[in-house]
Amino acid sequence: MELKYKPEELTRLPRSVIYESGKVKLIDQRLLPREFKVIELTTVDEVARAIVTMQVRGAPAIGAAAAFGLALYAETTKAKTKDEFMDGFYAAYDKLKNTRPTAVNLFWALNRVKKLVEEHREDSLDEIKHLIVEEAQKIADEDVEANLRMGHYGAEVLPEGNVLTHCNAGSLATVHLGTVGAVLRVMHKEGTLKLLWVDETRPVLQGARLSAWEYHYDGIPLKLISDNMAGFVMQQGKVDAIIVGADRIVANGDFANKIGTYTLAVLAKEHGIPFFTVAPLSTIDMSLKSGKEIPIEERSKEEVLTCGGCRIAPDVDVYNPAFDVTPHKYLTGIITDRGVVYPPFERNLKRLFKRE
Ligand SMILES: CSC[C@@H](O)[C@@H](O)C(=O)COP(=O)(O)O
Repeated sequence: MELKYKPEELTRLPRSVIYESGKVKLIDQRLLPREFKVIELTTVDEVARAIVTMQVRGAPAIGAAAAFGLALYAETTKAKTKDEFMDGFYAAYDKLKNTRPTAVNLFWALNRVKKLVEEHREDSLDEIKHLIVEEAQKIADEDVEANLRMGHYGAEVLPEGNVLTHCNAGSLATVHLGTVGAVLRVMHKEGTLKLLWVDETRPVLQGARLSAWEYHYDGIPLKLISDNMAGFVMQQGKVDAIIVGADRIVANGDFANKIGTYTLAVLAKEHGIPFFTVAPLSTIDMSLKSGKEIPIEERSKEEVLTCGGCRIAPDVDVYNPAFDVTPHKYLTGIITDRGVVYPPFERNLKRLFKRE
């Protein structure tokens, strides 16, 4: 695949998560669109809290932030012996792992660093620390490369016209560019994206607050709609394709993504609209057979009882699943950094992982 564009030709945004000499720096996604602020985290606790409170969110961004959390531990720990260091390392690993359960990139990134550390147990403490920082940086850099590839693959298969997206799988949700964000940006560059429909994505409004902000910032023509308008817009023939991100894709192609994705997928089928998910291999969990096995995070009732900081409902009971699972039968294809996977997903995903 020829990569026509470089990241800096596709977005004006900086990286969302970076690591610099003992500090994890990230764009605080809770403040957008009111304020663009880069915060600096200096402890593992702060990184874990930032993931839980969604100052950093989006599957690949969470993975990179967690890996950088381990780098932060490695560079700031006062442990003198290797045993002490390893105890602290496992404590940091556990703390970061117990933040959010659904996006598999978190576990993928943490386990990648942990495996490397365990393979190098006999090395000197300084060497192990260096390896951790280097690996975390590699995870972040590879995410940007994967997004760039997905952007080019996706733009080749999406029809020209109007595209609808849900939640934020843009640059903010990754290290840079986005998964869906990269596809949209390449399409925009090529002139094949006429209009982007952005679902506001209640309850946390990642569509309204983050997608609308970042795509508008990059000059992509868009219209914001509330979630309950999507079906009508499809019925009116104003949507040519739907692309969403993923938090975990399993072996049969079922996938978890932001709550509301399943509704869109069913509506897309009814209206004959192609429906794609876009995700790097780090989002694919081949250890789970079907979507029924994906742990779904439930978040606080406050997210539903309030909107933009204002209370909008009486203090009643609430059910707040942060994600839903879309069965693979609704998917047209999965755009990955190794190419586009079509049905039968079970066979073709297996083949994707066998390919070197
Ligand atoms: C490239 S991000 C893909 C997904 O992580 C995204 O669509 C999503 O569901 C994010 O959920 P969030 O709860 O905002 O972390």
